[in-house]
Amino acid sequence: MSRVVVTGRIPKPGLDILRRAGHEVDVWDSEDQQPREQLLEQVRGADALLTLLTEKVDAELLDAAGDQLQVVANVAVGYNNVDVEVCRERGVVATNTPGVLTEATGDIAMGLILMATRRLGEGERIIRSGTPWQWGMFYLLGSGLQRKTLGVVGLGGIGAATARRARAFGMNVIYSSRSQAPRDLELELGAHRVDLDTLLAESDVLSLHCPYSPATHHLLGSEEFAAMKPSAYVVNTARGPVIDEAALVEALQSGQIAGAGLDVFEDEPEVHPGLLECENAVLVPHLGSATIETRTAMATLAADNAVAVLAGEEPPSPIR
Ligand SMILES: NC(=O)C1=CN([C@@H]2O[C@H](COP(=O)(O)OP(=O)(O)OC[C@H]3O[C@@H](n4cnc5c(N)ncnc54)[C@H](O)[C@@H]3O)[C@@H](O)[C@H]2O)C=CC1
Ligand SMILES: O=C(O)C(=O)COP(=O)(O)O
Repeated sequence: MSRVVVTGRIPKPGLDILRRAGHEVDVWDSEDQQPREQLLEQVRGADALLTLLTEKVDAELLDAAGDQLQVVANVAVGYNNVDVEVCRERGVVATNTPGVLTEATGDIAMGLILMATRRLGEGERIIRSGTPWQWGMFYLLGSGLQRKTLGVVGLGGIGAATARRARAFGMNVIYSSRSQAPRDLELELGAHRVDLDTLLAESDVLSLHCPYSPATHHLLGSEEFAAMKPSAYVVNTARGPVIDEAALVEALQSGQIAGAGLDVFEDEPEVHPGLLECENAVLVPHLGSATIETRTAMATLAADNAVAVLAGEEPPSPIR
């Protein structure tokens, strides 16, 4: 029997997998993040950790767990919270949950595109505030999507899922990415790869789907916003710090770009106060993977990863 520590509340089917495999499961059973000091206590003696993306998995946490630790199973596809190098040095296998949240996050990206371009958040706020309104020929006009260009940064799983949705709304797709997408995918989407400068200049909607890393820190800042069309929108369902949030506020306030839709924030859960003032920003609280089905699939995949490593087997989704 191994000791598995789960650092936050996860759907029960994930816990069932761990228990059925005969492991002792210790869950911090709360939606609130556990204080760090307490977490360092909780992980002591763990053979496996199931970690949420709000947990920093670093040398300190691995030290607190001890030498018997075999696996860190992150319950998220993004693993910028995990120091993968430190795990590797210590022979701890690190895993994530790719694939299972692709469609749910693509839905949220498309939702943000529609909300931002059609001013749905503004409309909602007007009705809820009791402000008088009536239908008008020029009232709350937005921007249509047909024949417009979606620029995808990072045409991986979620980028492709978003592009498929955008195609169904009549958009053309271009992308920039670290690597060339498979030819089949390019053909399916009618998409071709361009450099970031071209993507900035040509996109009517720019949607971020790259991982967060030193290479993508502040990928979009004042220079990039200045290079975009004033009629363009930016959508971020990747990670907050891919955008320089202060520069985004300036670009939204000065009319350098038309609007933004954000699911993630630079200093989450803090939101730049300037953004709250921007009527042309749609702000939602990191809901990309927030469906019952997806969160359950993330929990079960993370549990499968942990159970496999503890059994001496290859896990379904190691971080390579
Ligand atoms: N808002 C939310 O709730 C969610 C956010 N995410 C975020 O979305 C990201 C993408 O997820 P997936 O599509 O599943 O990953 P993926 O690995 O399938 O795709 C990532 C793509 O980004 C490209 N890329 C890597 N480095 C790049 C760089 N420096 N510049 C441009 N492109 C680069 C890769 O070539 C790949 O095509 C995750 O890393 C995570 O941070 C993921 C799930 C939910
Ligand atoms: O898997 C990821 O990268 C996520 O962002 C997970 O999304 P969540 O915070 O669980 O909605």
